[in-house]
Amino acid sequence: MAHIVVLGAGLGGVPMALEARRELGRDHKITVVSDKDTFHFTPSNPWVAVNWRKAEQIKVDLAPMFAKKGIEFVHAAATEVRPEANQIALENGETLTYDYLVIATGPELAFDEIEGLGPHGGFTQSVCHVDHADDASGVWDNFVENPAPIVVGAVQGASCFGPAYEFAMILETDLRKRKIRDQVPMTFVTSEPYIGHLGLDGVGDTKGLLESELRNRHIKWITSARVTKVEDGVMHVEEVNEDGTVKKTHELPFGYSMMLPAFRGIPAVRGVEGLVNPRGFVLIDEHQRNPAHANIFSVGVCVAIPPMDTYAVPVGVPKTGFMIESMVMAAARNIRDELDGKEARHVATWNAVCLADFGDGGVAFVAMPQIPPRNVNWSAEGGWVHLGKIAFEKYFLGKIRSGQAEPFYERALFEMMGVHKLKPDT
Ligand SMILES: Cc1cc2nc3c(=O)[nH]c(=O)nc-3n(C[C@H](O)[C@H](O)[C@H](O)COP(=O)(O)OP(=O)(O)OC[C@H]3O[C@@H](n4cnc5c(N)ncnc54)[C@H](O)[C@@H]3O)c2cc1C
Repeated sequence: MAHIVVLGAGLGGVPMALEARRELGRDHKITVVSDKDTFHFTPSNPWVAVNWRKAEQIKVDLAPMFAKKGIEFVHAAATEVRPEANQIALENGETLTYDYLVIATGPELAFDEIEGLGPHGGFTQSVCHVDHADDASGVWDNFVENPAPIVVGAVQGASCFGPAYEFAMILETDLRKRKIRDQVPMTFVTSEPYIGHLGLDGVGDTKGLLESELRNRHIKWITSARVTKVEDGVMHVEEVNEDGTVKKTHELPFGYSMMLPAFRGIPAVRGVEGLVNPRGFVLIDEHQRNPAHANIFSVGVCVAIPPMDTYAVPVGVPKTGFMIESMVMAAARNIRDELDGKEARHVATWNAVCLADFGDGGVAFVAMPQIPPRNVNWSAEGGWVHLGKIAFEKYFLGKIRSGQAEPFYERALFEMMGVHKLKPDT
């Protein structure tokens, strides 16, 4: 009996454990290790930050759900991954030994790379974690009593731009509903070379759609922006030319700010020889497997993907939910094949399929493959996107609560769309 350990219980780790259980049956032991005892649906964090959701509504208790599926759950942070010994050291002093390890820890948020950035000791809010969003909701309650300028966006090296746009539009919608929008100048600050780039060199006409959305909502923007420091109520920004010289400096006053940070790998894997790149992202081959340690797989935001291009201000590539689902499917099937004595052959299709909610509308896009030129390069907007995102939230949380791996109709749809490029079993 092999022991498969999944490290992390987010959008990658939980489906990974459930999918592995389905692929492997009850013949093998599966353990999930997470520093949190709940799953939370990250895409809903912006709604929590404006009190459209309570944090508890988007959380799922992991231990009882995993118990029903015969999956062991260890609630402890990993402090060190030791590939040579096939072991993980835990914060509680224990050590876990694995035959296969799937790293699904998401990112560490690199707020400390910019002075004054972030919610702990800094001056900006965060929606990256449900606990941050929960804290931000109290700050928002105070802010709407004392309206002032808002600065929202994503800093240099960030890779997750969709949520920055979503949050800007959601704040704007909330202010309009409260009839205080006229008292709040808003600026969108982003490291992207142009609005709608999204780390993907745009998808369909995201440039046009998002520029028009920002213009319609009277949100000014600064692109190719490098945040140099944040002080209490002032953001210092350099607008950078293509050749790297500074075009203009800005001192932006704010009463409320949320800036997406750059990501890096978590400390438990950073610096482990052969396992990670210099920023601590896990190196993988086309089968989601680490080239140096063949029994380690990785899925989700913690995997290393090179940036699309070199820009004067660094811009990363996003790793979105559909892409993560496809990584999970490939990893689960490859582990099963290896346990059956076959070669790993399943490959994730790195497509971006996204619903970006704007509170009362939104933009949807499909990029297949993620890196251009593409076979499908489509974007559209409308009120249906907001409703679609609410429906998806309910569907996904229901799936996790009942411990369901990907149901047959979702799998059939994804295979039809080419989201899972799964080779037939031989
Ligand atoms: C605000 C926001 C909104 C987003 N919205 C969308 C969207 O609408 N659509 C979309 O497709 N994508 C979206 N994304 C992108 C992506 O889908 C999410 O970031 C997703 O949560 C990534 O899943 P993950 O499993 O890789 O990481 P996470 O969800 O971050 O999960 C990582 C897990 O590892 C655990 N962990 C971390 N360190 C340790 C440790 N040392 N020991 C044990 N456990 C550990 C964490 O507690 C967590 O359980 C969004 C991202 C953000 C930040």
